[in-house]
Amino acid sequence: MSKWTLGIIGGSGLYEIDGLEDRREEQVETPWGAPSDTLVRGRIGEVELVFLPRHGKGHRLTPTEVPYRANIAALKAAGVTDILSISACGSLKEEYVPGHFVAADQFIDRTFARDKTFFGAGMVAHVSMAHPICPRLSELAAQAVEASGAMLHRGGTYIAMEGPQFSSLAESKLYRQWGCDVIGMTAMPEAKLAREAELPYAILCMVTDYDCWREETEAVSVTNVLEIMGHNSAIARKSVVKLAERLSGTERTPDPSGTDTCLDYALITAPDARDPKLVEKLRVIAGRAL
Ligand SMILES: CSC[C@H]1O[C@H](OP(=O)(O)O)[C@H](O)[C@@H]1O
Ligand SMILES: Nc1ncnc2[nH]cnc12
Repeated sequence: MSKWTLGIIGGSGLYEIDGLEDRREEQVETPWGAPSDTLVRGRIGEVELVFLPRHGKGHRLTPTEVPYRANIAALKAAGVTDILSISACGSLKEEYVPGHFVAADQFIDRTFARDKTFFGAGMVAHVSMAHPICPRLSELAAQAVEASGAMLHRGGTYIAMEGPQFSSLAESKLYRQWGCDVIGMTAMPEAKLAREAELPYAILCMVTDYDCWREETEAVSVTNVLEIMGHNSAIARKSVVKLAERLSGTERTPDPSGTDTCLDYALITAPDARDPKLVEKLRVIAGRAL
């Protein structure tokens, strides 16, 4: 029977998870360097969990400095089958109130100072990002949040900005005109790299503020983000436990949207034009398809 191994990437305010049996820490290294921190592993029922705080313990790394490739490669090497990201986000919509959760299903990537692919010269891949979120995992996560007592919105577009500064008023208004729903600094290139590593990815956005577009509200600051996060992170931790309990004892069938095997349609470099060194490096994340 195929088991679930959930990778949980915790964002701002979420530096640990609850309820782990057989808890252990693993310091790992990948061909793309060290991940943000040691991996924390354990079990809830029959589900294995691997937790990684995105900014490191104590929130040491800026959104630009997060080693996204090492993080995804470390989770893949740890045997993770699916990744749930939990992120603090600003709201770009009146009805997405601070304290609510959004299971976003689309992204606009406005980041520009990050390594966005595992591939490169000597092994080129083009994965589809038309549907960046795994509907199965997203729905399971959404139900877990609802069961934890929080308001959850299904679907929404997350715009990823470079940061670390928050947006200007003109930018915030522009993103609203573009139809974006929430704003954050980290889901890209994380979701792209998860796709390249054939890992189904879903995100729970914890709405912490109204960014700066809403005249009635004070513009976002770390102080108001952390204030809301105090409450939200308890809900997020409860949701992870509920998700794992729900999956425990169930078989993990292949991801219905095909992410488990997406590299079958993505590798373009002819076998005799491949760089053997890069191919070797890629084994960790793409070994199945190489
Ligand atoms: C502390 S506010 C800005 C910070 O919070 C979000 O982090 P994460 O996505 O890791 O939860 C946002 O993306 C920024 O990095
Ligand atoms: N308003 C905002 N902009 C970008 N990232 C955020 N994370 C939390 N709130 C945010």
